[in-house]
Amino acid sequence: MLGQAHEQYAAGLIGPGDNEINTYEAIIAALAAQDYCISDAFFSHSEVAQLRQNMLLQYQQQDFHQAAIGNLDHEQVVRSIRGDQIHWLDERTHNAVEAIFFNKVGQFIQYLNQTCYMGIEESEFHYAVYTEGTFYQKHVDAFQNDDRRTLSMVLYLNEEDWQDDFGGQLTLYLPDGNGAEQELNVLPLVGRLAIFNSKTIPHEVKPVKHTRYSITGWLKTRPMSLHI
Ligand SMILES: O=C(O)CCC(=O)C(=O)O
Ligand SMILES: [Fe+2]
Repeated sequence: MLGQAHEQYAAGLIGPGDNEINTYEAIIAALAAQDYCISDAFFSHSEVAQLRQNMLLQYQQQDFHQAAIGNLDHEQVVRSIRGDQIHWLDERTHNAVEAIFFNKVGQFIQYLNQTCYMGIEESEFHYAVYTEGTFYQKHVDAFQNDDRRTLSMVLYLNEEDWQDDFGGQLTLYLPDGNGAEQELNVLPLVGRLAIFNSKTIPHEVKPVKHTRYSITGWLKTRPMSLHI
């Protein structure tokens, strides 16, 4: 089934259907209104299950490394700020489910560019594993010296029954309308996709008590200003 869908995607036979367009429109409306959106329907159960399986296989093969903060010459591992381990995905992958992932993201990008003129030119994604006790302190995703990151996307690949007391909430810091911040805690439920503005939404990953799995990535524009 998956193999067949992959071939159809590769041959360009599957475009966005009515369901996808409804999902895109709901995401765009939420982003326009509040700079973030939580969608539980972007990827199918089967796609999520296979992405999870694929990620676990690569994690077991120790194909992950400690994530760093900063970029270019400023990149450094600081576990007191960020404790996840990551594995970058390659868009030219021959892995069937990763190819479907990139195709779906690619179609969404095309829709964003055609309907909202967002000027997204590239994307980058990594698997992320937060083991017990790790977290990612409050931050904004766009770098100070490179403002290409436009939309952040996080797809959770956890087990079915993630509970509040497992920790690992994604906390978004949103304007409360009175010049202060209010916290929105998002549970990393399997198949859930969080999308938010990479430049305006500070966020953090609360300390986890159970291993937490995800794919995190960014839709990026051409550089407006690159200060190296
Ligand atoms: O995993 C999450 O919920 C967010 C991760 C994150 O903020 C990041 O990798 O920049
Ligand atoms: Fe982030």
